[in-house]
Amino acid sequence: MPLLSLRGLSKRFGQTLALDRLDLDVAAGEFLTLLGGSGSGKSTLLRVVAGFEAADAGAVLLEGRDLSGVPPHARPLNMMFQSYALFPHLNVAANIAYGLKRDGVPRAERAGRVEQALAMVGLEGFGGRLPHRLSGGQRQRVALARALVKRPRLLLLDEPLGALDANLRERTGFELRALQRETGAAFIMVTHDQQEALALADRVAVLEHGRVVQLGAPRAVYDRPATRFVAQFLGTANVLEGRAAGEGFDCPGLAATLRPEGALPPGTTACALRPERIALRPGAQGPNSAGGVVEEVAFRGDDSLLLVRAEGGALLRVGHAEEDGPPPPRGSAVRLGWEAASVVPLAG
Ligand SMILES: Nc1ncnc2c1ncn2[C@@H]1O[C@H](COP(=O)(O)OP(=O)(O)OP(=O)(O)O)[C@@H](O)[C@H]1O
Repeated sequence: MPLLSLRGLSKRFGQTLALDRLDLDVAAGEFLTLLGGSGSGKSTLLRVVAGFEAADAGAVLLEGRDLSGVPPHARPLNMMFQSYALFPHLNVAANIAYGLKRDGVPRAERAGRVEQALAMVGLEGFGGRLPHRLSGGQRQRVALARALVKRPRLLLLDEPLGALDANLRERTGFELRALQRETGAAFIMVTHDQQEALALADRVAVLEHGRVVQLGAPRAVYDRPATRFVAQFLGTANVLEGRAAGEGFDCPGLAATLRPEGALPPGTTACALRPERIALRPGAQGPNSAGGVVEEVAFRGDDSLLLVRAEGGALLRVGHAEEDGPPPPRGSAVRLGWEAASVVPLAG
């Protein structure tokens, strides 16, 4: 049985349908990231699971038990907010102990668990500090300790790394992952950062208009996006419009034929092709090759992004790795090629 099952969840705010008959299962001990554009329903999903919002329809089941009517503090889960929401007048230890105290955990046990939680997030000795005397990263850890001290089976994290700078963000992300493994709790984390979503998760759920449009292991979702939206949202793939023709896919914008590895689903109207899967191949002919002119070259550190105007008029993003030598200059005519396995038919 999954730890958490969401069944047909709907939530409306006036004219806005924030969740639209959403289904999702989360396994015990799993790290799931929720990714989606602004307003796709990510925060609402967490708030409904935590009990801060009631769904209009559908069910939230934790180990098969329906949580409707169970108040937030009585749910065996915890939520960590982006703002951290530490009590400014309470020191770190008191902030962490707050929930335990409310639950009637005896003082002596509280102290031990607070120490343990502080050690877990690497803040031994910080119990007596007030929140305003901590750095942003330290405050973030206190919030995490406070969320973990009740040993929830499920932790909901809404943009927990949002306030950190890039370096600290990466390090804290890895620490979060390690903590999740250590505690064995399932984590559901909302993030705007697609790299972070891919890097940390066992599975990624992509939300669009209040529904899960794709769910899977990070590599699977990245390599085989199901829809136009997922293809462009995760890693900005080229989405090529056209139509199925025999074994191939005619793409007027490229003036070329794409040929995927397997059979092309009938009625396919678009295929995705990742920039880093397209290579300069002088002399390439036939299906899975195209010609064009380089319009822009943008250096990105570990590679360059080329914008190539294909013969059919489409603008193609092409990744050019540093180890392949200097990129062709603006204005050069190029031939491009790619493997059949890199052509991904899209369902919508
Ligand atoms: N309390 C509310 N009252 C009215 N509308 C709301 C409320 N909460 C959310 N919404 C609307 O519901 C939709 C989903 O909001 P939600 O906050 O879940 O999206 P999100 O994916 O978390 O977005 P973001 O990434 O911008 O935080 C949005 O259109 C939002 O404006």
